Amino acid sequence: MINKYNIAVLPGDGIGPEVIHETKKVLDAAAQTYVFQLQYHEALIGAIAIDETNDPLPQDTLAKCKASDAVLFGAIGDPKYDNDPSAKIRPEQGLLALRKALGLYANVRPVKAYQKLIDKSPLKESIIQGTDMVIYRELISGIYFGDKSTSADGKSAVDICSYYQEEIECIARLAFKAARQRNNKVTLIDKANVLETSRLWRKVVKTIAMEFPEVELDFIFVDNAAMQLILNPKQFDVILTENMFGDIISDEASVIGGSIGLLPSASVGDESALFEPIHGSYPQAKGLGIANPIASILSGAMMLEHLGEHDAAEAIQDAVLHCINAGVLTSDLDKTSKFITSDIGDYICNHIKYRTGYRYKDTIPYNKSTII
Ligand SMILES: NC(=O)C1=CN([C@@H]2O[C@H](COP(=O)(O)OP(=O)(O)OC[C@H]3O[C@@H](n4cnc5c(N)ncnc54)[C@H](O)[C@@H]3O)[C@@H](O)[C@H]2O)C=CC1
Ligand SMILES: CC(C)CC(=O)C(=O)O
Ligand SMILES: [Mg+2]
Repeated sequence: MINKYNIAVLPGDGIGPEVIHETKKVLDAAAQTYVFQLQYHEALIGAIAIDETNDPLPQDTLAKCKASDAVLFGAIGDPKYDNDPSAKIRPEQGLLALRKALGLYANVRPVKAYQKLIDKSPLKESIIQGTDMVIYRELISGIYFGDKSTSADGKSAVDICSYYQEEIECIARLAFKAARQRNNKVTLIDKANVLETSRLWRKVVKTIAMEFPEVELDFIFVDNAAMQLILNPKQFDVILTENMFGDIISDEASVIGGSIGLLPSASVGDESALFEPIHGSYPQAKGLGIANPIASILSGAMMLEHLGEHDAAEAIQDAVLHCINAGVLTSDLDKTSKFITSDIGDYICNHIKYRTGYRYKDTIPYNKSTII
């Protein structure tokens, strides 16, 4: 019997639809080749949802996500909101509300340096070579979700950061389990010299660590961590951190790989999972064909891993590696590149099919010269 999966697809704003288009192409190539079915259910989120429904997370979207086996998410955000601090309804609220509603408490962000791209990073080869870490970022609590307000005279504003023990325990266990499959090291990034919430994180994480005696636990303040990430990224294996610190340090960590357009993520909860590139809607690039779709495509591979389609997930990762090694790159990684967003998707699709001998009728033109 053929496995069938219902996938809610939320392209969103800016480059979201473009990178999702390439990701669906690649997922379809993987599904054809490895013989399973993906049924897509598209829905609105973000600025486009506000335009059409006045709601950044319409009920229909949430219902489709809840009814799906997994959610594929592009990006949200639009300059008309970024440039208007007084807007009460904002695209980002859609993504935050969706993460909360689906209980996606852990955002898993793998970071590595590709050998072929070593010279694309502004960091020295000796510093980044061999970097391989994964960031476990708490995703549905902390300052992004605390009470917020602005005073009547508009001269002061408040954002509350709060954490409950249980929220820390859930993600800490996932991080320690991941470390056991990797190099047995968890680093908690916090600001425990200043923040009460960070002191709670330290206390709770130390307790959870006792369940994993084989895993080494160390602590680092976030300001020092920001420096260590680019001074000596190889020291990190699994990074565990709260919501806002994780958001910030993962964009910083993307410099190691050469572009934020390479970094995928999985946002997981006990009942649902959503797969999203770590980048935003990059509105300046919308429609220009310069967006790197690899972060989204690798998020698609993480989705297949989650669904249990391990061979297909591995085939996508392998095809991405070949694409990078062949120098088929968007302009974020090669200023002289003539390749556009869809060339990357085509190359990866072709590689998936070529490597397994085209057992199925091609839907994408096959150009052998692009295959190595
Ligand atoms: N998960 C999401 O949907 C997120 C949404 N946002 C929203 O996105 C909008 C733009 O935010 P920014 O701070 O400019 O962040 P951004 O991640 O959209 O772009 C920052 C820079 O990263 C590079 N970049 C991002 N994605 C790329 C890709 N696929 N290929 C090549 N280069 C890429 C570009 O140089 C770009 O100028 C805002 O409205 C923001 O709120 C920001 C972060 C996450
Ligand atoms: C709500 C988003 C804009 C937060 C973000 O930047 C992210 O999740 O990476
Ligand atoms: Mg971010």
